[in-house]
Amino acid sequence: MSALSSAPVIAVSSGEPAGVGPEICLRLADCALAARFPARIVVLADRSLLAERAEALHFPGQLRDWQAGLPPQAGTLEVLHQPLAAAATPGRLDPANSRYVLALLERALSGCQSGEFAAMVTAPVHKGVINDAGIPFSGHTEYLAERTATPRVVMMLAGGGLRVALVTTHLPLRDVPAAVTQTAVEETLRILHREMSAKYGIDRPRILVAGLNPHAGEGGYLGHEEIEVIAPVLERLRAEGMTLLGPLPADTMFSRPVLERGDCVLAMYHDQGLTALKYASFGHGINVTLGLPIIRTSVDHGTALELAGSGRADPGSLLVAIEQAIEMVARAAGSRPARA
Ligand SMILES: NC(=O)C1=CN([C@@H]2O[C@H](COP(=O)(O)OP(=O)(O)OC[C@H]3O[C@@H](n4cnc5c(N)ncnc54)[C@H](O)[C@@H]3O)[C@@H](O)[C@H]2O)C=CC1
Ligand SMILES: NCC(=O)COP(=O)(O)O
Repeated sequence: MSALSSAPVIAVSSGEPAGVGPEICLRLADCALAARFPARIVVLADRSLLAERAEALHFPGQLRDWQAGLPPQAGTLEVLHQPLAAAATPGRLDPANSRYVLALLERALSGCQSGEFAAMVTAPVHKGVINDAGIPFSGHTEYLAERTATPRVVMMLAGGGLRVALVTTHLPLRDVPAAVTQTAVEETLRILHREMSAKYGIDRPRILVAGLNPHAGEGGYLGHEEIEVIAPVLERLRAEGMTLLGPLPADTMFSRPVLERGDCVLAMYHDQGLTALKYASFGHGINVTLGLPIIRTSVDHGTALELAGSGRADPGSLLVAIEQAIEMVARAAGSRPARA
């Protein structure tokens, strides 16, 4: 019996069916890639969608319906079938399939909650088309927080030697200042501090905290959030023993000499942090949701509709997201992942 039969099971949701998600998932059937994982991988998708895309792109692997009891087979992708609502065309979004996209997440989540899966890894979804279907949706991060009744979670992207967490996530820019409250900054820092230890084994993380305004407010001449909101929280948490640098000017924070002083960065909003992160690591970075009761990692890229169906989408970020989920599972279980 293969050592993989008893390995943790990682559920991979294949995401938006018109995007690159299904075809990067198909790449997981490749023996050489699969050998990287000391885990069993099950892809959640419509099996006909995967079969059609595999045939069109001449992918060599086999597909098989997922059965936990069956030993894994080289070159075979295990698929947990969820039916599409409408036929999917690469590059062409259809709101009719938005419920399908959410059903993939629901199945992965319920499997993680029941212990069937050790972690979930998500391929990209298209936020806009889910809203077009009349379902308010701003991202996996917010969706999983709500579905697990977790009052606050933290989005963090990691790659290229950087880890960048965010106080606010998918908000219009005009709503950001009001959302950067003392409570938001403090709760985010507490989760980040705890999870750097739990997920990365860094017990006393040094956290670089950005200001909100240019030059971190320039002493109050370019904004007051640093003085009134961020600095008081940092003082309180430093008194508890946390190592926090800031509030730092966000532009120079992403320079080598400053980054060397920290283990991770806390940015105040999405593009403040993720622009630098994606410049450093796009295609092999990952996204992780900190503070959830389950382990969830994700690719660092979106649906790339213009590439869908071309076979040119790079599966690199998905592979790293799976590897890191496996490492987090092992760390949570108190062991290092063993190579199968
Ligand atoms: N984890 C998720 O579910 C994410 C979803 N999105 C969603 O994706 C949609 C499109 O977002 P965009 O900002 O256009 O970002 P995008 O990541 O889809 O595309 C940005 C650029 O990167 C390229 N690209 C993306 N993935 C690639 C891959 N695997 N291999 C090679 N090239 C790749 C695209 O062709 C494009 O030029 C939006 O609805 C957005 O919300 C965006 C980021 C993450
Ligand atoms: N920029 C990250 C992103 O859009 C993915 O967010 P989420 O779907 O993981 O919440």
